[in-house]
Amino acid sequence: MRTAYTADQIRAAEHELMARLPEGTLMQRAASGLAAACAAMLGKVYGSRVTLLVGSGDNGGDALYAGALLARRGARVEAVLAGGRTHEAGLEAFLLAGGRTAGDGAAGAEAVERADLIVDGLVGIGASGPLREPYWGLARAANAAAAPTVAVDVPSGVDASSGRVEGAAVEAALTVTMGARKTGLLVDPGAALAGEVELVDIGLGPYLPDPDVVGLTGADVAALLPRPAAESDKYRRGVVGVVAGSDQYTGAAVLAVGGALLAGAGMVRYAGPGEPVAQVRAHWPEAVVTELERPSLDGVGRVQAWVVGPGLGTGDWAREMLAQVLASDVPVLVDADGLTLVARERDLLGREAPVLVTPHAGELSRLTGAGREEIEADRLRHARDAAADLGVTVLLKGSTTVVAEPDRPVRVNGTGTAWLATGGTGDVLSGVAGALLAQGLGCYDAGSCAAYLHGLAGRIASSGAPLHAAGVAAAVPAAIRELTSRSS
Ligand SMILES: NC(=O)C1=CN([C@@H]2O[C@H](COP(=O)(O)OP(=O)(O)OC[C@H]3O[C@@H](n4cnc5c(N)ncnc54)[C@H](OP(=O)(O)O)[C@@H]3O)[C@@H](O)[C@H]2O)[C@@H](O)CC1
Ligand SMILES: Nc1ncnc2c1ncn2[C@@H]1O[C@H](COP(=O)(O)OP(=O)(O)O)[C@@H](O)[C@H]1O
Ligand SMILES: [K+]
Repeated sequence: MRTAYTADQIRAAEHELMARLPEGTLMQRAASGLAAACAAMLGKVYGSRVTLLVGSGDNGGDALYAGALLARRGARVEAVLAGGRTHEAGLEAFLLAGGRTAGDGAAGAEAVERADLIVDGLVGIGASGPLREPYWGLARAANAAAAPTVAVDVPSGVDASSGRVEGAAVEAALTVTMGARKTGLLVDPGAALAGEVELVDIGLGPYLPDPDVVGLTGADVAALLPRPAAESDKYRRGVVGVVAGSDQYTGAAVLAVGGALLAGAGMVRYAGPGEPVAQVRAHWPEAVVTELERPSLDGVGRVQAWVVGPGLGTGDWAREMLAQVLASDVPVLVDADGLTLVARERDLLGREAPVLVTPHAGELSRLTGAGREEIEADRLRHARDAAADLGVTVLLKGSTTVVAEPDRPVRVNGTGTAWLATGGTGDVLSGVAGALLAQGLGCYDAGSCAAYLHGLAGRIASSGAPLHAAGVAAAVPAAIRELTSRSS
């Protein structure tokens, strides 16, 4: 399990640890980890040009001490002092080791341009608000330079506690983060700007509280995934019911059923009108299909979980099907058109059995009234608030998928690829998560494991080229195989 923390949590832990150690110990640990990471990235340290962007706080102090270590190994290190003040002891050590300073104007920009490696020590967990000048300009100069940037603790301009970016931010090839991962390194847009993340152990572990967010690893998902046992049969493995698709949108039904079948459901029951029924039968002979003359679940058979909503439409038929599904006593996943209906009629969610909703930012906006862009900029907060308000588990889709449930750390997933941003992949996700619910996982585990598997399947289906939604469903078994073979 990857854990991450807010700036306040880190600061509190640092205080406790610092009180037990001689002054400066933590920064020395941080700087030596940072210098080692820079050296590894440079390959040959001697004679290389390193430019430090140094802000007024301890983030700049880390950069200066690391710069001193690199200078002692023969690097030509220049520091652009961007703050109104500079970490005094760090600067002294840096100058003593042979480092030089460059002004923050044109000379600083030139130092950035000629560097082999740039170290971003402008701001870390002490930042507030958008970067101010001259930091803003230096961040942009670093992004325009040919050399890669190593960010100290977090890329400057990324909010350490949320991943939010207001204005300019450093685009790092590597972020060397001190003591523990910061939440903003796991959540987009921050995650996308952090590059690789390397954690330097400064001894903070025993002082850290429960994490703010967590990310499942492949081994975690492999351990959570249900597997058939010798005594299994199709009913005991879990039956998923899918209520999706309409005469107008038949593909959603095919994709959701496919996701459910290929994620290991014992059986999939599909119920819908004539057109999607014909399509589901043609694509998935293994599904048990009921053609409906009227919106009713009578005679469809028992299931252990329902998936409702993709391509369902928002008219009377759809509303009646949704109401009947939600009136059942098993877990229900509500997606797409189902969410539009719930946004109109919140009372539909009032039920005892668990509910997992899987909106993208636009659908969450309909549910909560918050703006779509505002949600995308701060997805953690909006997913958390929605989970608390609605009393359900919220899986918010997008470049980072986040799963929020009241009173638990948010789970974040970054296994996906931007190639997944194509029509129908969300329908596949709903089927995958439905299969995991039917196999007995709770909404929190089902949602986060489904997001992981779906992202990995997307990568397998894509391998750097366009994918289509049916290909993502087809790659789900390969994703499961990859996980389980890695962990056995
Ligand atoms: N403590 C320790 O032992 C350890 C600490 N560690 C390291 O310390 C880092 C935290 O250091 P920190 O607390 O000094 O804050 P930090 O992020 O450097 O800068 C804050 C200053 O920046 C400024 N500023 C703020 N916002 C701004 C903006 N938008 N645009 C422009 N300027 C802005 C503002 O200064 P002002 O402008 O008011 O002069 C503010 O005071 C942490 O991330 C880690 O790297 C590790 O080495 C582990 C051991
Ligand atoms: N930029 C991106 N990077 C990674 N995954 C993405 C990105 N954009 C979308 N996705 C994923 O693709 C899927 C899209 O789902 P959704 O928006 O419901 O599409 P549809 O309704 O067409 O099925 C989600 O799983 C989402 O997390
Ligand atoms: K930084």
